Amino acid sequence: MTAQILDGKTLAQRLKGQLQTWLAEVSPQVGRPPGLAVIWVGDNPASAAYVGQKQKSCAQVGITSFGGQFPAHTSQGELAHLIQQFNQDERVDGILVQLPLPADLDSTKLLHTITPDKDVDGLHLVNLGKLLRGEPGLQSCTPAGVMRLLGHYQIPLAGKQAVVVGRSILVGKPLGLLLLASDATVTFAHSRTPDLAGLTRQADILISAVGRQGLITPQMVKPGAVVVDVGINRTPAGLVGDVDFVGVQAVASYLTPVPGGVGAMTVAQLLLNTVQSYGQRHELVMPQFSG
Ligand SMILES: NC(=O)C1=CN([C@@H]2O[C@H](COP(=O)(O)OP(=O)(O)OC[C@H]3O[C@@H](n4cnc5c(N)ncnc54)[C@H](OP(=O)(O)O)[C@@H]3O)[C@@H](O)[C@H]2O)C=CC1
Ligand SMILES: Nc1nc(=O)c2c([nH]1)NC[C@@H]1CN(c3ccc(C(=O)N[C@@H](CCC(=O)O)C(=O)O)cc3)C=[N+]21
Repeated sequence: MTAQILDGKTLAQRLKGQLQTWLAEVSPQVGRPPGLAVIWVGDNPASAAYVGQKQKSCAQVGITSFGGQFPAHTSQGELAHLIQQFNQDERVDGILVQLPLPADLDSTKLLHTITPDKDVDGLHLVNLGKLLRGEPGLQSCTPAGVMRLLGHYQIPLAGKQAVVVGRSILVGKPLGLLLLASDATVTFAHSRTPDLAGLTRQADILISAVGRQGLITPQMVKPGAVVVDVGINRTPAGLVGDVDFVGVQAVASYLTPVPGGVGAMTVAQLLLNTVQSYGQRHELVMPQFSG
């Protein structure tokens, strides 16, 4: 068996095309384009690729970028003040704080300074609570992007065994909740899980969101499973995921590549979340952006 590639790059490009077309029509009527503020503190390399992709994509679809890079020594108070300014700024529909922040900053406290209706990363308690309840709200871009990709390929989830490796508040936990909401039976695995391979071999849907190259080997994958690689690892040869791509491709039924899989969907979902927030602010009737 050779797994079919879940092509996040193409789907993301199509979504962006739909956003661009819609915004070209709507922005002149509203009198302004949507705005997205990204706050990047320090120079964490994990953030560099994302910030670059995001700015390029915003320009492409007609979303104005705000914010920028701030020195690592920026204080908690200065950042809170900046967020409050963006909260009040009529031109800004989305605010994203790049994680991780330098260790001396309290990231949870800062995230809660963002007004929930501009929280396009879905990390404010209000949006996390809505996710837990199954109510509509802004959802974390990577988990929402993964669900959109699986939905596009009509991958059945109800009644399936899903194993999510990784339990971060940004990716693993919300993705597990979304899979659960789609009626999968969800197990979370993490650094303290004994016999990871024994667990992952039971998964019909296997998600790896860890950040460790080569973590998921072919022996850990059930034949015919759907494998989603969220990991981003920088190597001399370029970006790679957590999954042994070539090996697992011979075992799985569907597989996401890195790059060109989940990362591309994350960026597209961020733009969608920003446009959703813009649409709600102006009470616009939103089309279904299906890609
Ligand atoms: N493609 C995309 O769009 C995105 C990609 N990423 C990438 O995804 C990866 C995960 O990101 P994020 O969730 O923020 O990372 P975190 O570092 O916050 O979380 C990593 C998780 O992996 C678990 N873990 C670590 N080592 C092992 C192991 N040996 N076996 C099983 N579980 C393990 C940790 O367990 P424990 O909780 O016990 O410590 C933790 O839950 C990173 O590579 C990141 O760069 C992130 C966001 C978006
Ligand atoms: N508050 C916050 N929210 C995040 O969602 C967040 C974050 N902080 N911190 C860093 C991680 C990492 N992340 C990526 C998203 C897209 C790509 C991406 O576009 N990847 C492309 C390739 C990029 C390239 O080639 O350089 C791809 O996989 O195809 C990468 C990484 C979001 N993160």
